[in-house]
Amino acid sequence: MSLRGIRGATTVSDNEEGAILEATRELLEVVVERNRVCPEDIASVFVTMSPDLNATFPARGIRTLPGWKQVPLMCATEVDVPGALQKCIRLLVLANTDRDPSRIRHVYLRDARQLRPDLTDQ
Ligand SMILES: C=C(O[C@@H]1C=C(C(=O)O)C=C[C@H]1O)C(=O)O
Repeated sequence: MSLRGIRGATTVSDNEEGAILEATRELLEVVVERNRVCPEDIASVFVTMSPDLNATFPARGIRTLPGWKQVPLMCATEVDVPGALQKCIRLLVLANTDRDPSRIRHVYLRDARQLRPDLTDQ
């Protein structure tokens, strides 16, 4: 087992609590499913939101998922680069896995697919 980073990103249409929580949960669920990891394998999850999102802490969306209460979470505001993708939620999941780095599946959903076209639908 090695500790590997798995990236994810997605977008929401509004700075609204329910939308942020739902999109964060969906993104994490896809990361977990595509990489076949479970909460016990996860060392920590770091979440950022673009500066135009502040209606809630996205970590709350993760903590309410079954099995995720003990996983250390941290949220922060993404770097406010002019012209960067708006209303974007990003994840960095640190997971213990036997997967080779070349088989780690990073997940870019919705409008965030444009961030890394090289990693989309891999
Ligand atoms: C391009 C992205 O956004 C930003 C740039 C990153 C990068 O250059 O690797 C990583 C995270 C973000 O700070 C992304 O989320 O992939």
